[in-house]
Amino acid sequence: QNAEIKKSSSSSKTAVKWPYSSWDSFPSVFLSPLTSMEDDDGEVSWHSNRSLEYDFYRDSCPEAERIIRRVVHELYEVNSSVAPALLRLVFHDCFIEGCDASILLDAATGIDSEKDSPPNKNLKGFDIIDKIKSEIEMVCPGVVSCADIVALAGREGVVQAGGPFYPLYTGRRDAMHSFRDVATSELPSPNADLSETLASFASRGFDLRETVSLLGGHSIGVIHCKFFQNRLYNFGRTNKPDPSLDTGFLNLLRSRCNDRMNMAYEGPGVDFGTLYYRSLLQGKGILYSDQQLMAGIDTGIWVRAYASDISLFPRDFALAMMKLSNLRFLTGSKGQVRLHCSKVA
Ligand code: HEM
Ligand SMILES: [Ca+2]
Repeated sequence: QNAEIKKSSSSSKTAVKWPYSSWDSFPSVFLSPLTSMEDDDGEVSWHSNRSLEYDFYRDSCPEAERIIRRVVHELYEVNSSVAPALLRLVFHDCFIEGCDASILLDAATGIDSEKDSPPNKNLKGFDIIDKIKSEIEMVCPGVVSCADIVALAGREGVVQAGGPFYPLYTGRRDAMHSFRDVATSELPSPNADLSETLASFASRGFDLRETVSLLGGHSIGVIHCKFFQNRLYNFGRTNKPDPSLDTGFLNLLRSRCNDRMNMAYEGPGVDFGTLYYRSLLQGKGILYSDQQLMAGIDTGIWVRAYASDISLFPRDFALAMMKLSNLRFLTGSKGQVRLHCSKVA
């Protein structure tokens, strides 16, 4: 049994409203104990069979979660781009060998850094994690893992940007390795078609609905032109633009990119999510892989649902983010707690 949240069973029985603003208001129905994966081969057991806990640092570092919330809040007030940066970090960490801060390690002897993998080239937010870590180290040295900081800071970023709060257990430990080649081959591509994207998420245990909701992460942040340049003039060697692009939007993207400006997603706000799905309905998805959600009947149904029902997306997104943040993790005596997030201790 993987560490996942039973979504359909719990959500159908309770009429819940989202967003919750904190742990206190979160219904206990979602807090069934997490059971982490058993070692099935008894060999490469980088995950342990111990699970995460509610408020793991309650005795060892009771200030930890408050510090994370404060730092993210303070930085967000100065520059709202911290929110998308932190959210994307969670995705890129947890998707590759679990939520183990493998994404944070710098290249070193014996470390093939994931930062050097092409899909991670534009990743941001490492400085934010370092800042949080150093503030926490001043209060309780050597206690709080970088993996927990990534997951919790990502959550705070979502909340700051107007997205839903979701509760997270803690106690993840940090990997001693980084997985550059795995990241290169297994992070999804912006040029992937729908079946490839669905297969990629299915390989991590996400069903179609969860995949559509996770892509709502693209409600915030910036996207560089190079990731959709091929859609503008010569799509699939046709010498024509991507036919799934709305014409007016195509012209907008062309002019922005000619002026060497990048495309911003909708930006933060009360409508976290809704506008992203509405733009897909209008053929205004920026990435090919985003727009592909409209290429399937089933995925299109969820896009429509999220575009029209403003309370459905926050709920589904919160549950999918909980699942992403618990995808796999190291606990117990596996891994370590790093002193600096970019180096093995
Ligand atoms: C098919 C899956 C996905 C693909 C192909 C993909 C690809 C990309 C690409 C190419 C960018 C632009 C990076 C840049 O220009 O610097 C981006 C940005 C971003 N992605 Fe994704 N992504 C995927 C799924 C997700 C998921 C599941 C999340 C989170 C739940 C996410 C969160 C973000 C965020 C927040 C940004 C903006 C980052 C920033 O502005 O700092 N992405 N993604
Ligand atoms: Ca990882």
